[in-house]
Amino acid sequence: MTVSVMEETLNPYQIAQQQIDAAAAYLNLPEHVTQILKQPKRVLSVSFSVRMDDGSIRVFEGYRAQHNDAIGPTKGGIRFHPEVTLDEVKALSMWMSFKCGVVGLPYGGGKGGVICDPRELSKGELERVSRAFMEAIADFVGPDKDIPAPDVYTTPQIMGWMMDTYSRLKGVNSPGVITGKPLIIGGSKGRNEATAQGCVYTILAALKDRQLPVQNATAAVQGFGNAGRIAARLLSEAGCRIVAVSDSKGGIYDPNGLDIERISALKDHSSIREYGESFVISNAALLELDVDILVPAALENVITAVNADRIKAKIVAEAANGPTTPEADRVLAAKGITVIPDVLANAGGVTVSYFEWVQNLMNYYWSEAEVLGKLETNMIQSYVAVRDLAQEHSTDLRTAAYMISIKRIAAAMEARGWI
Ligand SMILES: NC(=O)C1=CN([C@@H]2O[C@H](COP(=O)(O)OP(=O)(O)OC[C@H]3O[C@@H](n4cnc5c(N)ncnc54)[C@H](OP(=O)(O)O)[C@@H]3O)[C@@H](O)[C@H]2O)C=CC1
Ligand SMILES: O=C(O)CCC(=O)C(=O)O
Repeated sequence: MTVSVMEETLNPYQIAQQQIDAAAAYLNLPEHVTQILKQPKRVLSVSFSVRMDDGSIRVFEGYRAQHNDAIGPTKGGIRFHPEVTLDEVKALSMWMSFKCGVVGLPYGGGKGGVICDPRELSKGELERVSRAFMEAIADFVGPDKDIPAPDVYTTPQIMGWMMDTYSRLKGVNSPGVITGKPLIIGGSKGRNEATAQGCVYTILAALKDRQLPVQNATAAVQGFGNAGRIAARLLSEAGCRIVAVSDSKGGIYDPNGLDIERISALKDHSSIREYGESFVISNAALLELDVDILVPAALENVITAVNADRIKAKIVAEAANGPTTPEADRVLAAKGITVIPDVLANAGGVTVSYFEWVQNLMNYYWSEAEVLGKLETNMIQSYVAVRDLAQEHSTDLRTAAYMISIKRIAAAMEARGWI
């Protein structure tokens, strides 16, 4: 298939709008409904100052976008990354709405970001940035309003600092304001693994649908953080052969299979590339490996019109948000590649965040088995609903997932009298 590279946009906000149009075309919706969905309802842009360890003052910029709150409060992570942009945060908030919709959570979508590189901050500086950002957005978020969570380069510890800042400002302990917290202050068992675990549930279901055996199925995983590292471990435990993994500095590849436990230990103490010079591979080459399963688990726009034709995986499971552009989606579909879209594949994270929030509101906590049992049921039911709708309309899984969510959000907007 020939695709004009010149025409392809890599702006995530425009991409999210294109995806809405693609699904809306099947739904016969009034124009004003898509118009509402194609932009966030509210966006907050903040700047705040932080004293650095050397005594200087640095000014940071951050955003929080709330896409749609017809179904319930908005929900979604906070990203700390040097390349955060307002359009990226807006797109991520839109994807959160469709994610919550497809797995049936009583939330709309939200997302936040701070332009910073936490890898260059000391622990003290990171804490001051985290607390200052929460202070700047405190009136915009809340347990019944907008509930943040972790995303790229944010951690349970950061969620803990943010929850503490919010609670101090409001004068009441408010664990429900944020999820992904450390267990001791109201985190949920299973939240740390939830994104990867949910993704693996959908991969196992897709392998079954494609009549591919799990044992020895080959997998390449891009990104070795919360989503990628745990997905590699869980896939390996399920019997798959992980042949390649990577982080921001590059990857390693062994067609005979990698020792994920050893790589994890290397990552904690030095670098995954210490696995061996001869195994080193670039992030770009990892994506093009001839594997059964490819898991992009890092950032957006890694599968584009430029490389889509060279993707050889049978299943692409989007643990990351927005790794595949619409042009690339068309190429992958034409090649018969199953793309499990981000809004479904990585919805395990927000699903267990929802469980965490419910536990916080009840002040009653569940066992890990209970959390994972509910997660598996929800992920599989959602996967089946998306797959069946895609088959019914002869479309791809992303469009079907959006159709399910858009219908739910439109019904909520109608029930509230907004449309
Ligand atoms: N955490 C969650 O609950 C959820 C996360 N997601 C999505 O999953 C993706 C990853 O998030 P998460 O795992 O939480 O983030 P983490 O911060 O835990 O990990 C990010 C990983 O991506 C790597 N990375 C960064 N830049 C690049 C790059 N250019 N090429 C290759 N790898 C890179 C990082 O490398 P290094 O280690 O070298 O820094 C790190 O290993 C994001 O798209 C996020 O939105 C989706 C749903 C929920
Ligand atoms: O856990 C959450 O609330 C949201 C996680 C997230 O940011 C995402 O799913 O992209």
